[in-house]
Amino acid sequence: VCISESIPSCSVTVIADKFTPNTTSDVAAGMLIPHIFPDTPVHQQKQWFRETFDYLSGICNSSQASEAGIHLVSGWQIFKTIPEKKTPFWSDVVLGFRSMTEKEMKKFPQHKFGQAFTTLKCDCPPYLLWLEKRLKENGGYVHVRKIEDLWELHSDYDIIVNCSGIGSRKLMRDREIHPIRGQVLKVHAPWIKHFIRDGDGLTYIYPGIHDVTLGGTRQKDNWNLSPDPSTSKGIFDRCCALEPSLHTAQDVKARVGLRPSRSSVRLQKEILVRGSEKLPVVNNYGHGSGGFSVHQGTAKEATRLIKECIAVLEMSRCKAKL
Ligand SMILES: Cc1cc2nc3c(=O)[nH]c(=O)nc-3n(C[C@H](O)[C@H](O)[C@H](O)COP(=O)(O)OP(=O)(O)OC[C@H]3O[C@@H](n4cnc5c(N)ncnc54)[C@H](O)[C@@H]3O)c2cc1C
Ligand SMILES: O=C([O-])CC(=O)C(=O)O
Repeated sequence: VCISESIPSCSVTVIADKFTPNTTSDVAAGMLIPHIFPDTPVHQQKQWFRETFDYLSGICNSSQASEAGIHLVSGWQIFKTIPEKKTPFWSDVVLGFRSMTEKEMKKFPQHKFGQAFTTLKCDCPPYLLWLEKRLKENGGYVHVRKIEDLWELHSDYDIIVNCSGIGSRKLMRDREIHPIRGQVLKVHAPWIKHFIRDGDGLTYIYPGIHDVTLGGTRQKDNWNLSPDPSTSKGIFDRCCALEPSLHTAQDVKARVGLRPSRSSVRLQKEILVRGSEKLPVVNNYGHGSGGFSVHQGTAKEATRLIKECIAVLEMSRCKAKL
């Protein structure tokens, strides 16, 4: 969508073997709370987060908010031990960041410290469906197809943008990207209006427009996409310990997603070469636990790289004509 809006002369086709509701993004809660990419400078991560937050705030403040599945949500991140840094790098991007008061902490007797803030949440499938609609309105196309080798696309497209997430392990033979398995429960509990996240990242309660996401797990190098019933029980019990009213939640569904994890998002150009032929590729994958939190920032950077590829293509076509 970002490419089709920034470079209207570009014809954009999205090709994937799975679309909503069957992607990793559909499993996620879609909360805008950044996760650290250890090998990406913090100022870069902050810029991606700020761009994403500002972009989604604009949608949230428009009449499109409900269809796009974007909403504000306030709540608490709580810690059993006081974190080294009480104020994270993103504290001035979210709204109203502050330490929790003693009165607020009384709800969580096992925890010693907490942060209160308001952030945004993107609900999927609505957000993905809305993006797809916008792409089509901009003249874009959508095809269901599995790609075994990017070179398959060589004769039909000038530039490939690789956003294949965990699929890049096979497609790009990238040994650095690995799954961090996440199991969550989606439950009906419409009285839950505030989010609660344990700072250890293993227990969270995220209310969305239609359901509440309860998490979670972080299992490195585990490719199993089937929900495990004992893990579901553990998640439910941990969430009920933080928010006992969840005991009466209904319609509990377990889902699993594989976070496409790397030490940094791979956001760079690459030229594939076969004989005298070249195929420019812009990679934009490896968003790990934080794809929603930085997606617009990384999309803008990918779009800038595509503009560079277009400039090179135009120059070589000019030269060929001379
Ligand atoms: C349990 C859980 C909770 C999460 N919660 C949050 C959260 O609250 N906030 C947040 O910011 N992030 C969260 N995340 C992380 C977020 O979900 C990911 O960072 C994000 O979904 C990655 O998006 P993606 O588009 O790169 O990958 P995907 O959503 O996996 O999309 C990749 C696409 O590429 C296609 N594809 C791959 N290989 C091929 C191929 N060979 N041929 C054709 N198509 C291919 C797939 O079919 C798919 O359509 C969570 C993740 C999990 C698992
Ligand atoms: O950790 C969280 O708060 C939610 C999330 O991003 C994940 O499970 O990957």
